[in-house]
Amino acid sequence: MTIASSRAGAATEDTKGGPAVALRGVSKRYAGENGVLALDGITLDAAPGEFVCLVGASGCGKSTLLNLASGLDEPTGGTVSVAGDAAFMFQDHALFPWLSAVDNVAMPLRLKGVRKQERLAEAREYLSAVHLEEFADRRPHELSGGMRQRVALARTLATQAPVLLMDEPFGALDAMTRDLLHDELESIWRTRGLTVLFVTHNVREAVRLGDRVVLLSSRPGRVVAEYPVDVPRPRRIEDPDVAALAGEITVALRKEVARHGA
Ligand SMILES: Nc1ncnc2c1ncn2[C@@H]1O[C@H](COP(=O)(O)OP(=O)(O)OP(=O)(O)O)[C@@H](O)[C@H]1O
Repeated sequence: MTIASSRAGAATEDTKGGPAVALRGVSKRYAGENGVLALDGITLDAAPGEFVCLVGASGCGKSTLLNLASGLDEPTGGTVSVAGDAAFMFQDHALFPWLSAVDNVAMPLRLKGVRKQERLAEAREYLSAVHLEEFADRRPHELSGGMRQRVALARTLATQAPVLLMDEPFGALDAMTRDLLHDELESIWRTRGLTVLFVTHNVREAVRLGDRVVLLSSRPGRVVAEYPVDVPRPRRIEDPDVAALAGEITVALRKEVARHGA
């Protein structure tokens, strides 16, 4: 996947003064004889600067929802609006293996036509935001899994998109590394005033990071419940308040899984 195609396309429009992301009655039925109804009437807003986490059983349409928000795919019903550009970050870092960390991060700037000296200087700044300035010249295979995800995060930031769409970005990392990346993402989100839609299977991670956790049902995906997270920041994943709310959401998630046999 190229960076260009990972950024918002047709779905992007200016929604000044309104939500950063607005899904109104959004449905998605995939084509084909037995076309799956992946999403059914999803209405969901993310305010500018809000961190919204999406949880749900496997196959409930979380990735479909992010694809629609990014403009990579189109809904079959309802409307999707995003104020400004949206940038995608996946569990698979999708870095170019033949490019150094700094060249990977500079790629979105290169695609925008930013001159070499300028884009490399900027890319180094994004790398330092994720504490990787000393690894700028390494190629992806010379970095740990956590470092590669940091490079991917820096590259996502380099798109300068105000909206980040994150599809289980830390799902493959060990708990310790994930903890560090939670701290870094939270600090970047806060200092840059980003709006984040963050998909995860990990309910604790959702409560650790989110201002709000949205629970989706499976097949078709619908919004079952929304949980504002009132636990003050900074939070730790092992905080009792995080665990308590995560427990409550997990009970509701289990009910959904049982209901749909997913
Ligand atoms: N391109 C496609 N063509 C047909 N069906 C699809 C396509 N993409 C997804 N689906 C179906 O749509 C439903 C939702 O898929 P999606 O990947 O959005 O769910 P998810 O919640 O992200 O899943 P997971 O948690 O397992 O990653 C699934 O039943 C899936 O099989």
